[in-house]
Amino acid sequence: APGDPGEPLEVDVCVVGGGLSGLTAARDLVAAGKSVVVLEGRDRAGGRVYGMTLGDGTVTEGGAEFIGPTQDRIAALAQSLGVQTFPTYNTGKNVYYRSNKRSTYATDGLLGAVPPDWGVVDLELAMTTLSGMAATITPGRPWTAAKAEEWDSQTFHTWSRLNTVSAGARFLFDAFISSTLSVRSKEVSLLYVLNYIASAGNAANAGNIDRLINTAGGGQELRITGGSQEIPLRLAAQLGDRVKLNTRVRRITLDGGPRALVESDALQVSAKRVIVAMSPQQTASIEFRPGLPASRAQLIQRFPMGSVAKFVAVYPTPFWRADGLTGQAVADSGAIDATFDNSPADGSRGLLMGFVNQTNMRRLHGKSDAEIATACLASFVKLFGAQAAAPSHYAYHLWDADPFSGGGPTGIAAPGVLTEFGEALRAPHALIHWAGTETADFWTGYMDGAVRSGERAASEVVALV
Ligand SMILES: Cc1cc2nc3c(=O)[nH]c(=O)nc-3n(C[C@H](O)[C@H](O)[C@H](O)COP(=O)(O)OP(=O)(O)OC[C@H]3O[C@@H](n4cnc5c(N)ncnc54)[C@H](O)[C@@H]3O)c2cc1C
Repeated sequence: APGDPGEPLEVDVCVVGGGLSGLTAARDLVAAGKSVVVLEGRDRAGGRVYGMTLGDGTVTEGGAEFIGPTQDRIAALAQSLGVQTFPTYNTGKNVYYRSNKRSTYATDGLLGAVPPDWGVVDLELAMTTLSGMAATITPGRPWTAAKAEEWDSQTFHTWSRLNTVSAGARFLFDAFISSTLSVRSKEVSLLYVLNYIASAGNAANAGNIDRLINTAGGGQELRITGGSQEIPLRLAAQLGDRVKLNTRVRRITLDGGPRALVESDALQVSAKRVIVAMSPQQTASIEFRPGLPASRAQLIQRFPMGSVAKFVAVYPTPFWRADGLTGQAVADSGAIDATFDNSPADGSRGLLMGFVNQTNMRRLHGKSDAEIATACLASFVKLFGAQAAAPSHYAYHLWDADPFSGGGPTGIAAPGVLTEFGEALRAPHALIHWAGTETADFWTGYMDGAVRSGERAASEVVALV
């Protein structure tokens, strides 16, 4: 039968990866009348968009969660699927924990979401410089900037130390990188960060730092009713049996003829074009025959994922709200680096979410469930008080340990990578095209970027098949 070993399933386009980018590409191609199959290695669609189930049956985001202004493509997709949004809980003060001192601050002042640490003037001046540099970047093509070589020859850490003097500003710059990319600032190229800032917008609105980091007016402004996983799950349901789960792709063979052969654990597909829709790093899990062009083969050795986990605890009520707190915090110590209020829209239960970033994620890996819970709840207690000690349930997801993601939230580039290998991010290779949020022009690293990349990849192949 078609699909059996020896007799491949024949389609116009084979999409590899059933995350938002792959599902979006498939939707557009089906709409254009093409025959499509989506091969997904996991037992669920959605990839880095994942609904974790807590012990009481509550489903909450274990991966991507927030959307915000200028993220028009994810917003349009959500709307087309009948998925609603609601504002992230943002009433009251944020908690700031640094050098063993806990303080709270309002986010509606001049500094917005930036904590009023010593050194904020220093920070604001450097941020202005940074914004000016980011304004010279073409989103998604940072290697074309006039100063690309200079900026891609240093880490963000190097630049931030040269352009600030205070410990407070330096900590806040590191917290900016930690909370957006989940890496240390010494791991990432300045040029990469400038592109990330430039990409936090759309064709009509240039990207900026505030939109990246803010809750009100920024990328964390809205949540998805019922959880973000509703978007990929509904999209996959619309695509029906075109989406094959538990179908990890092992090899893609090009023989110089008009079709590619895609071999997976479950079936083989013969397609006129293939869209590989995942992070560059994840594409290295596939064998390409013959081998990829040198620049692409090198790129995928040089585009690692950040390290990240999310820990969520559930309480009878969102008790921090009664204390006048938003549930948002930034900390310089403890297992959890930052927090958000993850309660459902009606506030019927209190869910507190903690980001376990980079170094902390790696420290937790290999620990027992009890050790992980103890470490994360100790952070919650430090930030929000004793009531946080005894949730009725908790859940977490260690993305680094997830073989289909290898970390998160996105792929990053150290110095030298974007200027030497950046062109290979999107350049099609024979019958193979690349999607995934890392290839997006706007909102790279985000769900919106994933959708944009799927739309772009579909538009590349639609005329060719
Ligand atoms: C903890 C965390 C928090 C985040 N928070 C936010 C947020 O608040 N807002 C936001 O917009 N974004 C957020 N993101 C980022 C967002 O999740 C991603 O940008 C987006 O989901 C990426 O979609 P994608 O399709 O590009 O890749 P993925 O979702 O990674 O999809 C790739 C798919 O390919 C599959 N796959 C991999 N290898 C194979 C193989 N060999 N064969 C077959 N299938 C394979 C994977 O299982 C996966 O389903 C977060 C991510 C994480 C991890």
